[in-house]
This record gives sequence, C-alpha cells and structure tokens, in this order.
Amino acid sequence: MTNPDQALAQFQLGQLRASIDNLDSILIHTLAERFKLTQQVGKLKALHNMPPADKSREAQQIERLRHLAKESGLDPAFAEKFLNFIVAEVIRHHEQIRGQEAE
Ligand SMILES: O=C(O)C(=O)C[C@]1(C(=O)O)C=C[C@@H](O)C=C1
Repeated sequence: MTNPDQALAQFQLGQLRASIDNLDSILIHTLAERFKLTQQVGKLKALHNMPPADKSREAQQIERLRHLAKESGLDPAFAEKFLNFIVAEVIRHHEQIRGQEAE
C-alpha cells in the first residue's frame, strides 16, 4: 500500500525521469552528429597526411568548455574529463581511418 505522500513522490520521480530521458536522447543525437563530423575530419586528415591529434586545438576546446561549464553551474573538471573521453574516441577513429587509407 502506498500513502498519498509516496504516490506523489512516485509521480514526481516519473516526471523527472521523463525529462532525464528526453535530455539523454538529446545527448545521444548530439554525439551522433558530432561523430559524423569528426569522421569527415578523420578522412580529411588521412587524405592530407595530418596527424590524428591536435593538442593545441584540444587546449582551446578545454578552455572554452571549462568557461562554459562554470557559467552553467557544471563542474569544469567534469566538462574537461568528458571532452577528453570523447576526443580519445575520435582519435581512435582517426587512427583507424588512417590505417584503412594506408591499405
Ligand atoms: O579538430 C580536429 O583536428 C579533430 O581531429 C577533432 C577533435 C575533436 O574531437 O574535437 C579530435 C582530435 C583532435 O585532437 C582535436 C579535436
């Protein structure tokens, strides 16, 4: 048996989770679009013999995202870790594309 307080809490939890699900969908779609672009960057880099990683570009991105995170109330260290996580995967893709081009 649930009392009215518990029923209200369950309803609120359901509403919050529905919004979280919407935002998770946005994150996945956003990441998918980002990876489509970085695949094009990977092909361009392989074709023109450019190195997969660009540390100076990454430093600019980290600075920009840390600033945005601070403004938005997000932990800047988390924003930096998140970018590094994505960029590591992008570099792995770039290296794969480079290997395929060399075949
Ligand atoms: O901009 C580039 O040169 C990329 O390869 C893209 C990207 C990124 O995912 O944003 C990935 C690797 C680089 O080290 C820097 C940035």
